[in-house]
Amino acid sequence: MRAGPDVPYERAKNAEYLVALEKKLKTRIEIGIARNEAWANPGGVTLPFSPDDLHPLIGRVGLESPHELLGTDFYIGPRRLVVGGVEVYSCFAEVAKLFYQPDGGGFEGHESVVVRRTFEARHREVVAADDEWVRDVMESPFAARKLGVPAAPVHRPRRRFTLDRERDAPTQPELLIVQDDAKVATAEHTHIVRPPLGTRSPVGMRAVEAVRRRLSAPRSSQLTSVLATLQPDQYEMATSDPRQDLVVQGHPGTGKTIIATYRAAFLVDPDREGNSASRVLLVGPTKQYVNHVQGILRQHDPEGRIQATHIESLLSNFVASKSSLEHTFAGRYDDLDAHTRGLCEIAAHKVRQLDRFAMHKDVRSRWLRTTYELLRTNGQSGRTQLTDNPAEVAWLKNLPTFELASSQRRYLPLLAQCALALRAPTVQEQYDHIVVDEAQDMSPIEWNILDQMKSKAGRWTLVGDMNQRRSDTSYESWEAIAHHLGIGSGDTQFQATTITRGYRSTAQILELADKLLPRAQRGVEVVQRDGPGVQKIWASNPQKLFSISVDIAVDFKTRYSDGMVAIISAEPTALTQWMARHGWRRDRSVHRWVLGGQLLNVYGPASARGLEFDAVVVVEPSKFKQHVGKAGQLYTSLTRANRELAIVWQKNLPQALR
Ligand SMILES: Nc1ncnc2c1ncn2[C@@H]1O[C@H](COP(=O)(O)OP(=O)(O)OP(=O)(O)O)[C@@H](O)[C@H]1O
Repeated sequence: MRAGPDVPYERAKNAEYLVALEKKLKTRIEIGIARNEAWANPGGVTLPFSPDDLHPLIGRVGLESPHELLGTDFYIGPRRLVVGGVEVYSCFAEVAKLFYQPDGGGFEGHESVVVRRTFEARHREVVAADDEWVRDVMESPFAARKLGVPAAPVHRPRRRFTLDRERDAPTQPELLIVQDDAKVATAEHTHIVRPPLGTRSPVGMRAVEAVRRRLSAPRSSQLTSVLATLQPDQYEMATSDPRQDLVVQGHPGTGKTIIATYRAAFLVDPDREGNSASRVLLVGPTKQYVNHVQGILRQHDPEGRIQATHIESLLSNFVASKSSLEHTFAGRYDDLDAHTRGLCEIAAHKVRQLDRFAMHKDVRSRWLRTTYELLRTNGQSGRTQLTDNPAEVAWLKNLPTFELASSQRRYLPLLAQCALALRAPTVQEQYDHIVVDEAQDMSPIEWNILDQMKSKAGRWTLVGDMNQRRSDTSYESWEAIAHHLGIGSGDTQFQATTITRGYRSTAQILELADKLLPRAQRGVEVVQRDGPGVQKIWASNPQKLFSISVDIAVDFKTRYSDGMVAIISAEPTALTQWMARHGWRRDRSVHRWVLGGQLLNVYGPASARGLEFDAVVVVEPSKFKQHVGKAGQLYTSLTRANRELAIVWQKNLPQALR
């Protein structure tokens, strides 16, 4: 049911909930949570609390018969509250499984659920509701609420209910309250449209129509909440046992970032069962990614327990480098090799012996330089050399001077490793859980650094796609990463969870991108089957390559005027220089270009990682770098599009895309 007679009631209930939630959160935040701004601050952002970020109610569950604690119905929201005698449970509490998982996810009593109502919200206001009926009943369990009748007699509970009864007991379990707006007649509640039973969801999905509506809505620069339409498998992963590591492999647009961000939100949720984590680090690939996920984090972390950062910022922070680094991620495997940590430790030990003063900010950079120089000169060789392993000696010999190394992205992990060897994070500075998105791109030395930032009992959540690897210096398989980090080294065997449902891109886009993959790895279950075909346009000469690309992007922008359009090129600088010559101007960032009220985004393949747009133009695909014969960069770029994709080529169209 959409925008049905119950919507005014639900809207009022939501407004009431938001007022109470703001009050509750303000009190919590005033109590305050200690923030650690010391050495191990990863250069990330914790977000200030704003009432505008409060998440509205998510949904509602109706039961066949009244339950001792749950009554005949209850709401799901971002936080637990009792509003006007009505229970709102946290979306991360055990009981929320009755909403998110058809089989109740092991929560006893799911067989008494008759209806799940999913809210659609706009600007914190409930604008529509979809009811999914599990079973036909004579009267909607939601009807009684508005009529103000006393609850039906309480049955002996048939279900186990695991909340802390004293703390969580509803304040007025017996009386159902008449709301101000409850003027809607009884008849309206009994006329809820019920879709024919047995024709509801594709296998394993819930609220399918609401998902499709969300996916066809315009994209924005930040991910928006999908809590109301979160799918059973996504919910299960995000809320899986925090004492276990989680590794998720999925093709582009299969919801990995959604799982990563909601996992972080779940870990710090004060209403979930067990102790909530007090410090969670969420590491993504780029600055744009951090901005991309902030919309969701802001709604779930008013206390600022999640630090969101990207790997370059995290490493730069250890090195105390503010300058922008030359060259992109590159380098020999040795620069990023995990064994380097040992050499850094020996060099740092020697430096500490030379200078026994307690380390403070002023000497930090001097020590870093000395440690690096000691490394570069192999302990100044002679008797004091750090290693006599010929391969390592040769590698150390080729390292550039400290000045040169400090200006290149390639040596940033090595310098950060030196800094950590000088001063490791203290227990207070470490994290209870580290969530890494685009984990396929982390190099061994970066894993070492992250590992040092995790507390001893801390756990990992890693999400990524091995097919989107963009460098040979990262590990080739999840097994290799797990081996490095010691995941699954105890009693439990390591196993990555694979997800296969594609949300972001249409079938037309995914079918084309799929051709870049080895046969065995092809095949995604697609939610959006109704997209337009992919355009492939040949530019007859090099001068026309950029003009055609920009013209198509402008046409896309006219059609997706509320959304976002991007051009992705392996040579973004050449493209933006062309645009500048043709009147386009930069707008606030290197990626945003404007002309006559039109706004286009321009990205290289590396900076587009993790982002999404309504429509994308990919320019000259043959120029996207390959590694070990795989087209990871091109594959990632083609799959940034939500609805439409155009490929413009002049020199050569890769065989797989023909
Ligand atoms: N349950 C859902 N309901 C509605 N939209 C969803 C759902 N799950 C994912 N999406 C949407 O699908 C899109 C892709 O999700 P996400 O960015 O998490 O994918 P990803 O696997 O991280 O992609 P990539 O690897 O390409 O970066 C996003 O717009 C996200 O909001």
